Amino acid sequence: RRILVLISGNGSNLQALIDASRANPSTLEASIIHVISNKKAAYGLKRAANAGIPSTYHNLLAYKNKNPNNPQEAREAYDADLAKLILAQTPDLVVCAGWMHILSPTALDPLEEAGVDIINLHPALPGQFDGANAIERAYEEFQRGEITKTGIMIHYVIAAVDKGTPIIVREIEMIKGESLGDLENRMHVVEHVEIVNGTRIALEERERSKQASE
Ligand SMILES: N[C@@H]1O[C@H](COP(=O)(O)O)[C@@H](O)[C@H]1O
Repeated sequence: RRILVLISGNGSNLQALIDASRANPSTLEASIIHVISNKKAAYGLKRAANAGIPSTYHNLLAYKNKNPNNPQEAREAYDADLAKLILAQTPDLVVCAGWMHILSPTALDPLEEAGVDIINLHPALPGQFDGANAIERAYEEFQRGEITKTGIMIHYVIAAVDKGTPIIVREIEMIKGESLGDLENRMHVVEHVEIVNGTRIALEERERSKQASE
């Protein structure tokens, strides 16, 4: 079972996957074969190096600089090459763990054609706070008394941002007087558990559907 992880930042969820796959007994029977980051300074790249996992920094700016008059075309070329980078590693599953770049059909279609599933971790409940800064937005709505809970989800990735079929949904009650930082830390603890469970379930679902189609 070969997993490729996409990251953009600290990489604490990547670390949870690495630790689970190397625990004895392992709680994730798979190996992280490669890490791709769209941010050069992502600490997650250091985590990959510390774990002896090869990684790639895939830089969007280089594409934009090559084609300054057409950013959309530059992004398409970036996504097309991202799909090639991923497929060159022949993963069974791609996991977006704090990956902050919207994947267009140009990136997703080749993966689907190759039968490679892709899942994402999002720090909100389905349909609640799609897109960026979901934790902050939930926190602000709680302060205004508009919501009482938020959550996290692991879902399959489709072109519509954070709209793919959920694999795991965990609700998190919000606490009066709690700081944003404390809420984030509470949510990260849940994320680190569920990113492993969601990855395992996606691998099992993939194997079941493969067996069913044979
Ligand atoms: N999309 C969000 O970005 C954060 C990434 O954290 P890390 O895995 O880089 O520590 C996580 O909270 C994830 O839900």
